[in-house]
Amino acid sequence: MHINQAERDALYKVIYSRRDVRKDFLSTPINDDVIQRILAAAHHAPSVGFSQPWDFILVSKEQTKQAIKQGYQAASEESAKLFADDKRETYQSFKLEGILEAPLGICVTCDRERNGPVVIGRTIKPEMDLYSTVCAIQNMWLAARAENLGLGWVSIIHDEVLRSALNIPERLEIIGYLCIGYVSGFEDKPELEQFGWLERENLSQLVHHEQWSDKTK
Ligand SMILES: Cc1cc2c(cc1C)N(C[C@H](O)[C@H](O)[C@H](O)COP(=O)(O)O)c1[nH]c(=O)[nH]c(=O)c1N2
Repeated sequence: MHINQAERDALYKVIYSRRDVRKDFLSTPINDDVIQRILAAAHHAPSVGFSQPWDFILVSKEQTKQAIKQGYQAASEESAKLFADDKRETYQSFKLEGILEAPLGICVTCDRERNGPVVIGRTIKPEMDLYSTVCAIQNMWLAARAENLGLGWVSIIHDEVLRSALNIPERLEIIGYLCIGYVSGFEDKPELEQFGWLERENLSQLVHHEQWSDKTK
């Protein structure tokens, strides 16, 4: 199947306008068919040996979200202590989750034993199943953007909090908790870039030809 120019433009538009979204969520419900489309996009991600190690836990109950939010708050306070004094206040001013505001949460897990124990492509690097699950999340992130849904990844939560709130068995690895919903708008740039936390690296510094070379010199 040939991809024409308009389709190519649309793909790049989605890639460049995708944002990590934690604010400006609207309470507008997400129709089931839209949720199914973004989940199907995730499910069509590449996976090592076609192992498809992912599961998706959909969270919409207020009580469950509250438990997760409490876990976030505790973890965020713990994280704040790790920053140097001058950066701590800035860190604390950031809004790093949209757990309660987003109508839908999705926890993505990885079953490290699915289609195992010997999976093509995972024999030498066992972590490939984790990377496969991240590919699924990226597909969902892009599909969500194409549906004009904001998606934010919240990783400032201890696994035990999600395990207990969502009844996740010990054998599953927790890969990410995502907040999803329609939003009033998308920022042009990452917020951390806008706020001067970090700049986008210069791509040419990261591209090496034939061999890795230390470009920081
Ligand atoms: C694995 C992983 C985990 C997290 C993130 C991303 C990824 C890939 N990001 C979002 C991150 O800050 C964001 O992607 C970058 O700042 C770039 O911004 P855009 O995604 O381009 O808007 C993120 N953001 C946040 O506010 N709280 C969080 O806990 C996390 N965790």
